[in-house]
Amino acid sequence: MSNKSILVALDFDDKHAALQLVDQLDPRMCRLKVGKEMFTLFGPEFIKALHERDFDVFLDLKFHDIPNTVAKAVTAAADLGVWMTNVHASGGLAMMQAAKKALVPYGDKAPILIAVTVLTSMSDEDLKLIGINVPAFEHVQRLAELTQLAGLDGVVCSAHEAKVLKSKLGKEFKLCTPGIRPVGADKGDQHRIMTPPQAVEAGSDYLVIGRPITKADDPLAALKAIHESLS
Ligand SMILES: O=C(O)c1cc(=O)[nH]c(=O)n1[C@@H]1O[C@H](COP(=O)(O)O)[C@@H](O)[C@H]1O
Repeated sequence: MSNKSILVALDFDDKHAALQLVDQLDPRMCRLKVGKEMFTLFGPEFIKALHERDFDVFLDLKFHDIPNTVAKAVTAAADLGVWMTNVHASGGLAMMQAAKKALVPYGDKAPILIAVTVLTSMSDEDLKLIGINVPAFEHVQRLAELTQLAGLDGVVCSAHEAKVLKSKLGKEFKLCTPGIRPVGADKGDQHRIMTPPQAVEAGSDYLVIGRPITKADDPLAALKAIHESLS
């Protein structure tokens, strides 16, 4: 696993607090994930501020719309020069294919494109309420297979699903896993967690880690400790 496989989730409502944290981190030791809250508040300018500091950015906006709209949104993300972006696999095969096709003109400058399967906050009961009568684990596999069929680079899933997905879909298909907690870290609202070494052992390619780093007294030390646990 490369040094930059840890994706630090920036979930802040204050740009200055976020940049203060970012300035304590090292772009050779992690990448940054910007989601809906920060992008809605601070927009492309915030992404530029992170790029100016040499960080690769995962723009986590989880697009889910008609194929034409998602293709245009993904094009806009590519124009921002982000390293990775994502869509919801539930948007369907045609939507994912349109998103992938939109990135063809960018060649090797295109962002990595992955799809969210089932959010780690969704239970089997929640799925039933939206008409999905199979266990979450089965639905994740179905959506991951569809994502691969559409030609995307990988999926967001729980580390608990990584082992099966890796063996079914191959080592080139990237698995990006939130819900990661170093030993002793506060679980917060995450339920199904794994430690960084467990997640890597299960087959995760990218570990999304937020509060255990962003809320640490010394964020760089927390990041380094995670790297050490993986070496
Ligand atoms: O897409 C995500 O990043 C995501 C998907 C998911 O199923 N579960 C999940 O927790 N996340 C995100 O992963 C990050 C986890 O942050 P911490 O719980 O603070 O480590 C947050 O930014 C979540 O929004």
